[in-house]
Amino acid sequence: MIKTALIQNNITASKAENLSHVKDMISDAVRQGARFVVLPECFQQEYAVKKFADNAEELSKPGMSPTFDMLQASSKGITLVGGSFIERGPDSQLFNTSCTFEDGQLLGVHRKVHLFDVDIPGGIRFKESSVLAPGKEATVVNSELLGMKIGVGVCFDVRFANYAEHLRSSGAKALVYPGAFNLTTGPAHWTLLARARALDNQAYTMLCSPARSPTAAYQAYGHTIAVDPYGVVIGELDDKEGVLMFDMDPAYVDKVRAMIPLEEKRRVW
Ligand SMILES: NC(=O)CCC(=O)C(=O)O
Repeated sequence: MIKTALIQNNITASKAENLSHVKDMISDAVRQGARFVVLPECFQQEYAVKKFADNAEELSKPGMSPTFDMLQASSKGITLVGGSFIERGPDSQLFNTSCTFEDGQLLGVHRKVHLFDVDIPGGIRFKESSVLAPGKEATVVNSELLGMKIGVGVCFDVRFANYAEHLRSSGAKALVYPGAFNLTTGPAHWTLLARARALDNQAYTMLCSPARSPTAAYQAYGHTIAVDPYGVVIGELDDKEGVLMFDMDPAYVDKVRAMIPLEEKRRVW
C-alpha cells in the first residue's frame, strides 16, 4: 500500500509565503506516513494570465528557482509530483510546468501540453495561450520507490482522453493531474473527468486543486479528488484548504485490468 497525500493549499499574494506554507504541509503529510505527495497547479501563485510572467522561474540555472529548490528539498525519502509553476524556458517562452522528484532527484518535467483557452458566455473566459507556450511531450515517470509508473498531465490535459490513453499504454498505473478548475466548469466536469479517465484506463486518477480563495480573480473549484481503477471515488475534499490522504494499491490496478481485460479486447478503428 502506498500512503498518498493530495495537498489542497490556500494561496496568498506572496510567493515566499506560499512556498513556506506548502513546504510545511508536505512535511506534515510525510510525518503522517505519506510516501507519495501531490501538489496543485500553480500552487505558489495566483492562477492569472497577467501574473504569469512576473512569477516565472528558470529551471536551467542552479539556484534560480526557489520553487524547484523547495520541491527538491521536500522530496527526501518520498515521491513528489510538485504541482505546477510558471517556467521561463530556454528561449524565454513561458510554460506551465510540473516537476516530479523522488528522494531529491528530478524524475520528470511535464510542460502542460493542452493550454486552457475557453470562452463560455456568462461563465468564464481564459486564454492561457496568450502568454504560455504548449509543451510537446507526454510524461510518464518511473518511480522506483513506489514500484510503478505514473503519468502526469496538468489540468486542461485531463480533458483529452487520448492523452491519458497514451500514458496508460506507456505503462502508467496512476494518472496525476495538478489542476485548477473554476466555478463554471468545476461543478459540471471535474468529478466526471476524474472518473472517466480512471475507468477508461483502469488507473488510479488524482486531480489536485488549490483551495478556493474568495478574494482571488480566479476562483479555483477545489474538490481535490482521487478515484480508483474501478472508477470509484476514494475521496474528495470541499473547497477549503485540506489534505486528502488515502492508500493506493498498485496490485489492485492489475486485479481490475485482469477482471475486465480492456487491453486484450481493444480494437483500433
Ligand atoms: N487550469 C486549467 O487548465 C483549467 C481547466 C478548466 O477549468 C477546464 O474546465 O478544463
